[in-house]
Amino acid sequence: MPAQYDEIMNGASNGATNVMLQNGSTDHIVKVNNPYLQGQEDDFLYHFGISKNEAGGLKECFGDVKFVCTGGSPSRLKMYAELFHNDSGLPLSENLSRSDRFCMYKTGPILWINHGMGVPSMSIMLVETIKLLHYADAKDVCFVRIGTSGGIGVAPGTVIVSNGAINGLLEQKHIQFIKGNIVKRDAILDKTLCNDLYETASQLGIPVDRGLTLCADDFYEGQMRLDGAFCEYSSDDKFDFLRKLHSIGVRNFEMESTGFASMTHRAGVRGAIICVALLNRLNGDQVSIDKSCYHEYEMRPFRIISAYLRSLLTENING
Ligand SMILES: O=P(O)(O)O[C@H]1O[C@H](CO)[C@@H](O)[C@H]1O
Ligand SMILES: O=c1cc[nH]c(=O)[nH]1
Repeated sequence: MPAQYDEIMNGASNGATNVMLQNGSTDHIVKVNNPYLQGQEDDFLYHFGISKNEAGGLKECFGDVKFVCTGGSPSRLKMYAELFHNDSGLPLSENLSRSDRFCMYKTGPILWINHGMGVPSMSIMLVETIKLLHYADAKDVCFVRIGTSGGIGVAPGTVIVSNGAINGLLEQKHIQFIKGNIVKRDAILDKTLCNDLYETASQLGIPVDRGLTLCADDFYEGQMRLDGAFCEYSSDDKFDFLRKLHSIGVRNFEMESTGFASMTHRAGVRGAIICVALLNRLNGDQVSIDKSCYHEYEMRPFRIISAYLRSLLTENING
């Protein structure tokens, strides 16, 4: 058994990692819907370098997982895992991913995994994490994307709790191309989890707002920036579009939300997205904030999820 898995399992026996984050839900498995998986002896989760028949057993290593916290950057997610380890006192694993595509850290029942930029990258991570947790027999798992975004009509530094995710056609759907066809899937987030995270942010005094999130396929033209390599629309077109988005309740742009909302929904797990706005797109396009301000902003979604998770841990320990 590789040392890191051994360590996780030994960690699990110290009591702390056995704390359950039940979060009020019933005994829900992480669902897959693929009859071909049943006939497969083994399954190699290529982008993590982890096998279904892993020595040490996925159930022993990951069966206790209750939360998956995710965001794009590997170094940011590593930092979050380390900070949560300090905040909570839960043991911190080594990087459990054996591939350089994604990192994966475990603090008791919480996984910290990066997803890269955009839905295509994130969907690979989600598919393999969903299969991992399904094979591990994990129950009642929540997924939370904690990230950054471009705000629309909100002050920089505001954390937006998404109350829906829309694609570039302004539909609450994730669009896939399968078998030469367009397939649209409902993009559905968990209302209770979103409300809980909103309340936690308010209690912490972190500037917070709720709104729809537009999932763009790119950072520049898809978000109507005027500073890309290509721009075949006018400044007026940009502001008309941003004002239209604001009027229908959209408060930020990012690049993963519809895929995240539809895939977590299909897996039968609860999903929420909280992203800090790095800028107000009504005031500009360049993300040119200084390093310390960027750090302060990227810490806000983490402070919310950390406080929320610690409140659940305390509830479960005390009652
Ligand atoms: O939330 P994070 O990972 O920062 O991701 C956001 O930032 C990236 C673009 O800079 C996109 O992937 C967008 O969704
Ligand atoms: O403007 C922004 C900032 C972060 N992420 C985005 O996708 N857009």
